[in-house]
Amino acid sequence: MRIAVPNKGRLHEPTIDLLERAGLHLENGADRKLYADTVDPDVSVLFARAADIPEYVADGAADLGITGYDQVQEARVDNVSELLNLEFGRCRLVLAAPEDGDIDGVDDLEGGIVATEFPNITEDFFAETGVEPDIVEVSGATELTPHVEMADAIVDITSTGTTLKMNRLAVVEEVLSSSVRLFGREDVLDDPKVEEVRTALSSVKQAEGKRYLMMNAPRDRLDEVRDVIPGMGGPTVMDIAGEGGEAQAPADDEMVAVHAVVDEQQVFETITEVKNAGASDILVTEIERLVE
Ligand SMILES: Nc1ncnc2c1ncn2[C@@H]1O[C@H](COP(=O)(O)OP(=O)(O)OP(=O)(O)O)[C@@H](O)[C@H]1O
Ligand SMILES: O=P(O)(O)OC[C@H]1O[C@H](OP(=O)(O)OP(=O)(O)O)[C@H](O)[C@@H]1O
Ligand SMILES: [Mg+2]
Repeated sequence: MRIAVPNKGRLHEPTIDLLERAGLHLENGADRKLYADTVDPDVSVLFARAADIPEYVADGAADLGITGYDQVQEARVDNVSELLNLEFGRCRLVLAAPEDGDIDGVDDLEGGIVATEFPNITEDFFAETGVEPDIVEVSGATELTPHVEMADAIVDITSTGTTLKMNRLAVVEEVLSSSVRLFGREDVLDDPKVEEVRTALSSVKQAEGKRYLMMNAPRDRLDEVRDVIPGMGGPTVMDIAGEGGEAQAPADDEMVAVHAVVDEQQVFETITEVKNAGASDILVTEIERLVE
C-alpha cells in the first residue's frame, strides 16, 4: 500500500506529523527523497506535489493520497473516493475582483477574463451560473493579474484574507470550501490495509481536543462524581491496590480510581466539580490516539 503525501508547501509538515502521530513512522525518508518506508512493511510513502497527488492515485502510482479537496476536485478523477476529512489545510476558493472596480457579481463577468490556478473548478462554477467568461490558467501570483490588465477577476485560495486585501481584491462569491482529505483509488478500497490506515489517522483526529482524566474518589460518593463527568460513556472505575478488596470489609473512606475521557473545553469545569464531589489526586493527560 502506497500513500502519496505533499512533498513541500504548507501541507507537507502537518501531513507528516499526522502520519507520525498515527504510528506510521517514516523510515529512510531523508528530505527530497521520492519514497519513504514506514514501520509497517506493507505501507510506504510517495512524496509528490499537492496538485499531482490525485492523478498519482488515480493512475496507480500510489493507492491512497492525502491532499486538499480543492486539488481532488480540480484533477477531475473519477476512480477515487474520499475516506476521511482530515480537517487541516482549511481554505476557500473564491471569485475575487478589484475592490474599486465594477465587478460586483458573477453576471458582470460575461465576456470578461478570469485568471486562476484552478481552471476546471472555475469552469464548473461558471457552467452552473450560465455566465461565460474566458478562463485563463496561471501557475501562481494569481492575485496580480487584475492589476496588470490580464484579468477582470480571479478564482484563488484564501484563508485569512490577507493576500486578497494586500492586492486590493474583494470576494465576489465563494466557489468551494476545502480541507485536507484522505482518499483512495476505488479498486483498492477492499484491501484491509486501507481500513487500517484510515482508522489510524482517524484515531489521531478523535483524540485531538480530548483529555484523559484520572482521579481518586471515595467509593460512597461515586455517584456524585459520575454525575459531573461529561463525555464519552461512563467513567471507568477501578479498585486501588491496598484499598478495601475481598480480604477487608469496605471502609467508609475507601477510595477508588476513576478514569474518563473528557472534552478539553470541559476539563477546567469538571475538575472543580469532581473536587467538590470528593475526588482527589486528579491527573489530566493528553491522548495520542482514540479508537472508538
Ligand atoms: N492559505 C492557505 N490556507 C490554508 N490552506 C491552504 C492555503 N493555501 C493553500 N492551501 C491548501 O494547500 C494546498 C497546497 O497549497 P501549497 O501552497 O502548499 O502548495 P502549492 O503552492 O500548490 O504547491 P507548490 O509549492 O508545489 O507550488 C492547496 O491546494 C490548498 O488545499
Ligand atoms: O488568505 P491568505 O491567508 O492570505 O492565504 C491565501 C494565499 O495562500 C496561498 O498562497 P501561499 O502562501 O501558499 O503561497 P504560494 O502562492 O507560493 O502558493 C494562496 O495561493 C493565496 O495566495
Ligand atoms: Mg500555495
